[in-house]
Amino acid sequence: MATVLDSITEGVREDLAGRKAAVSLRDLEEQIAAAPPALDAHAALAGGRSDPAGVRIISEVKRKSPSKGDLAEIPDPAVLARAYQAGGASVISVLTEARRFSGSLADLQAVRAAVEIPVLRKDFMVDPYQFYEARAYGADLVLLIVAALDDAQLRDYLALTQELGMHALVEAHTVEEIERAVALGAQIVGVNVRNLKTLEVDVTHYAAMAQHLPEHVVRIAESGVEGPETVRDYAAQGADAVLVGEALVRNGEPELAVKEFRAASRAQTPAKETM
Ligand SMILES: O=C(O)c1ccccc1NCC(=O)[C@H](O)[C@H](O)COP(=O)(O)O
Repeated sequence: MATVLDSITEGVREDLAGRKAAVSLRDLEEQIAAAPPALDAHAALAGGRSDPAGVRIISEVKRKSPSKGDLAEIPDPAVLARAYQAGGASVISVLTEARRFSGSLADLQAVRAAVEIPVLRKDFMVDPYQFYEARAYGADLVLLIVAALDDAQLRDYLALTQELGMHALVEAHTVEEIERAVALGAQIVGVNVRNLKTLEVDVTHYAAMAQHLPEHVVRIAESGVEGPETVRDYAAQGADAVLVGEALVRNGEPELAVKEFRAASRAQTPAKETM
């Protein structure tokens, strides 16, 4: 039976066909050649687990989602991104998928122009063309979802990401997916506590998976944050960074919310020193 993830990626492929017909790969390559180089997202995220200032926050621009429907209007993603940056976010995540999340490459471009920190293109990457798009529209980091890719694709897409000067956040949900990601050389590994096949969210899942993340990878806890306590709990389990969507876009004071999330994780510093 087709999963939610299968149906999302099917829509992504259909939409991609239209964009490929409208803009050639050569045009994207020209845009990339004229663009400033990507920022170092790995450096922005690494070391969060032992930083006395707290874990790194990846703050997301997310209008709607398959699990929750409409979340926030976000008429100008640049305004939201600037608030996130002012609050101390380390990376801005921009959902660019249109059908289920109401995102776009225009959102990515607007956010890139508005902030000085790295920007993640958060989408369902299933075709090399999307990597060129990501860089052409200003992404420094792209998402690779292990559950949506076979090993050959993961290997090729990791190489292409690097070739284009970007980093990859490689997202896993199970032990087997973590092992595949690490074996293929992922440097930044996210554990999404949302199962993208069923949409079930279980914040305790991060703790269960964290022990399978090797020391050398940058560890990201993704999804399910309801407030500072969740960030504190992820930090206590050794996350370098926490990716937050809904709790930030629904918060009327996103700058303050990012500050509070970081502050909450600082309470975990003594616990982390023993890890
Ligand atoms: O958010 C969803 O419902 C969703 C459904 C299917 C695939 C992906 C989905 N979300 C992408 C994400 O992983 C989240 O936007 C991100 O981790 C932030 O999650 P949250 O803080 O829970 O909004």
